[in-house]
Amino acid sequence: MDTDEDLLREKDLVLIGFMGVGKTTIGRALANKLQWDFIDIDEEIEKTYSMPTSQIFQTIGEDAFRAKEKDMIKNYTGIEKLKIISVGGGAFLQDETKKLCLSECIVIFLDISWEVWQDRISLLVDSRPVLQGKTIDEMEKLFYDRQSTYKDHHFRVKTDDYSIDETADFIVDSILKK
Ligand SMILES: Nc1ncnc2c1ncn2[C@@H]1O[C@H](COP(=O)(O)OP(=O)(O)OP(=O)(O)O)[C@@H](O)[C@H]1O
Ligand SMILES: O=C(O)C1=C[C@@H](O)[C@@H](O)[C@H](O)C1
Ligand SMILES: [Mg+2]
Repeated sequence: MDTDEDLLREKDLVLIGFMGVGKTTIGRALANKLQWDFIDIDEEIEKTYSMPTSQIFQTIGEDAFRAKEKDMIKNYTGIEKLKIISVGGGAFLQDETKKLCLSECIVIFLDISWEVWQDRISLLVDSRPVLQGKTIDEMEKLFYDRQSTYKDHHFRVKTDDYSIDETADFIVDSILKK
């Protein structure tokens, strides 16, 4: 098990990337390996409103969700204990959030190809409001349009050929210890 002393990088880690790339699942695995705290911003917002994201979008709307997302990220990056923060797939659409994370944290872009992502659609569509009602072509357009949102980061990790555990191990060994 890695102790904090073994790790050369001592800032919160922020995971970014398209919805379904694995920010939540890989983030949780990473936090377990490091024995760091794990915060999933979508889950924190869901707890605040006591409803799933799709319902939040329906009842208070996307703008209010985005405002809460921005505040939540600002609050969590201010806390001292080292942690992994998984942000929502749209969090970096907000410039203020992007700048804050890039200056205060280590930002890791989890990068998945469209080809591999397509196989996960059935896992995602019910719980991701921005996918609901979209055709496959519209999802593909959103996927490629969103790539520019993730272009500012400290490290990019390609996930296509790796399991959740392998990706988490790679981040510990190749990024945190370098
Ligand atoms: N190799 C893999 N790496 C990561 N996730 C994988 C992998 N293979 C399958 N999955 C599955 O893909 C899904 C990834 O979803 P997850 O909720 O972690 O994505 P996310 O990036 O947090 O999405 P969102 O931005 O919507 O919160 C999970 O159901 C996970 O089990
Ligand atoms: O990419 C997006 O816009 C989103 C991704 C999810 O993580 C959630 O934050 C929400 O479903 C919106
Ligand atoms: Mg997530």
